[in-house]
Amino acid sequence: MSIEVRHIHKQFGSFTALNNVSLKFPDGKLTALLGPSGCGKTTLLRIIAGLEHPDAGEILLDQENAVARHVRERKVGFVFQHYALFKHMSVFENIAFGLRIKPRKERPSENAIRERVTRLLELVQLDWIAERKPSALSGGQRQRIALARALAVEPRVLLLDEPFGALDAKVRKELRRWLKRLHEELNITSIFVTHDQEEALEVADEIVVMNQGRVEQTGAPASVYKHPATPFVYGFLGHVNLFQGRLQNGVLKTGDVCLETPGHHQAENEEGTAYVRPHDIDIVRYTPDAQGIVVQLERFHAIGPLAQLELKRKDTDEVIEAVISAERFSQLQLKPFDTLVARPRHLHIFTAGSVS
Ligand SMILES: Nc1ncnc2c1ncn2[C@@H]1O[C@H](COP(=O)(O)OP(=O)(O)OP(=O)(O)O)[C@@H](O)[C@H]1O
Repeated sequence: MSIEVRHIHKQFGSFTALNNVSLKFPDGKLTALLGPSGCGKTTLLRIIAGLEHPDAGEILLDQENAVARHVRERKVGFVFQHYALFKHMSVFENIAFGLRIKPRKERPSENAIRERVTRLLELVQLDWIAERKPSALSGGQRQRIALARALAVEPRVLLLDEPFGALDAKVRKELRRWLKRLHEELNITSIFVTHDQEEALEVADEIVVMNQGRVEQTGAPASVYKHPATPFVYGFLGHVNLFQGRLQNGVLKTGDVCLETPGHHQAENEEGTAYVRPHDIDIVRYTPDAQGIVVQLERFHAIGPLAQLELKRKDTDEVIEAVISAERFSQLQLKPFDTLVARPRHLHIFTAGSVS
């Protein structure tokens, strides 16, 4: 089912939680709503589910206005961060619950219920714990059961609100891969709320980046990561170094250094900031004629395939973070307080007057 929201506005007292939000969620895709805490992700999800009413705007489910439709009629499956499983029921009965409470006319037969629950338990790869109580499950297993329970009633849409937020990092990683595979198998239109950019980039087909009740950018993960439309998106999607200065004739003058800024030749003595990811900074040993930013190596962390370097600019005292390969790190034979030269590649410039 396709989902579209148009001009959604939601106010809590004087606080604007959603400000004119318009979005299309493609049919059969997994879309991540990504943004910092309090940006309105959950409120938007609850409005789509029908658990919350917008002050203004439309929700279209398969092009049909759903604002007046009750939660039950919207056929939405919901999975929350805190597994809301019934403690006194077995795993099997938890999954069967939504089917058993259907009105008699719509309720499947006992055999059909058994069959469907068994199939869902296989789907979430937990058929061997059907008779356990939720208290005897790990957090990750509980979330998989919560998902099976949401799927039992054959929803047209699946909404997941930070489903792995309460789990430890390792289980989180396993479960997001599992969710991606499961989604590829089911192809049910799904919206997934997270504040974890890595999670969104890895799992989603589409990303919606939100900030302060507004949509900052939408697109495929790779394209949003590669071409952030605003400084906020750039900063939110990973570590970033900022080089502030003045732009003129294709060059950004920052501190004592001039950095080439291809694509900004028209800029006429304008304030600008270059955004550069840590892995887009080359490091060379200092020589008096070396081009680049002269820095001092303050600290490093070199375990595994990458080495993280904390560098202090000699001209402005600002700190730069660089990430280089372990191979390059050992080639350079770095020691604390070495003087080096940092060379940013792939500068992304934002000026006060432009956001790209
Ligand atoms: N029922 C409510 N009454 C008053 N304020 C609310 C209510 N629900 C949400 N808010 C406020 O609206 C803002 C958006 O909340 P929302 O839960 O949508 O954010 P979020 O992006 O999902 O954040 P998080 O990642 O922390 O869950 C927050 O500042 C929150 O305090």
